[in-house]
Amino acid sequence: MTTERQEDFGARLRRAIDTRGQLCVGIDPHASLLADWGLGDGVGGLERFTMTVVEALGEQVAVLKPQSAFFERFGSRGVAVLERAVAAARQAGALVLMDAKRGDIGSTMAAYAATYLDKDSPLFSDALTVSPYLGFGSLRPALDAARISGSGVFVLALTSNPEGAQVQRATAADGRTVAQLVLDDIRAENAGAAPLGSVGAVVGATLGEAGVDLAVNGPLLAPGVGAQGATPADLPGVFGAALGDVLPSVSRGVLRHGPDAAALRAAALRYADEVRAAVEGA
Ligand SMILES: O=C(O)c1cc(=O)[nH]c(=O)n1[C@@H]1O[C@H](COP(=O)(O)O)[C@@H](O)[C@H]1O
Repeated sequence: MTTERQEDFGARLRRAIDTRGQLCVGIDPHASLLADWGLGDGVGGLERFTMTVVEALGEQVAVLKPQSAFFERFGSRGVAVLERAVAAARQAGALVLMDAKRGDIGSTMAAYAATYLDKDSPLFSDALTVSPYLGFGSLRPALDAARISGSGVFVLALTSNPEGAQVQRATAADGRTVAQLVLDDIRAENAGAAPLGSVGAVVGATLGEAGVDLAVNGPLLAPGVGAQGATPADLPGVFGAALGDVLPSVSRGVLRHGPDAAALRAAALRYADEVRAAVEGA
């Protein structure tokens, strides 16, 4: 085991985007996708599905984002598949963003941080999605752990689902929206970081127009492309000047092309090309 601290997540992500393109593919083994792939709805099917995606895309895309719930649903054996997927994806050179959307009071948050952001944990990932809706300060243990291990944290700001606006567009006591408060806290965490901070924001590609200041000096994860209806061509309208820091994320839009590895790679390549065209044309 090496004791050397890895380079900061923001720097590693910037390099991955420069060499592999601006795309994250989500690994969401829905029961319906397992069936479509001709696999059983059990741990064997889960493992086959997951490893097919990792082997097809681990050397191609910048980031792979496993959604933890689809693994937890199978109990400890599903989590064991998740552990193997994280290791295999990192081995292939992809950055792993664990999508678990953790958020709890600070002392419990420390346990989540130890699970995903401590380099000696079996589920250690390059970054983790977290929810700030117990207060941004409750995330401190995760922010500190990420800083120590050189990993990243993506904080939900404006989510892709229509229900999110009820909370995230609400106006706080000082007149800012709740989402803007979160984004401002993220900016403060990333102050002085170069080439890119390691604290990201999650901002849905489905929003049409963000209506907030997205200059947080960190990556902007943009889920909602594909199955939720957004396209790469929508990205300039949502992200404007922050477009270069956006990491569009597609799960079902790519996964539905499996189980053929070449078809999965071609689908991811098409999305990456469309994203590049949208960014360069903006
Ligand atoms: O944090 C996320 O990844 C996320 C945030 C958000 O605002 N919306 C959103 O859809 N996601 C996740 O992104 C993935 C979207 O999947 P597809 O709709 O199949 O591309 C799912 O795993 C969601 O849980």
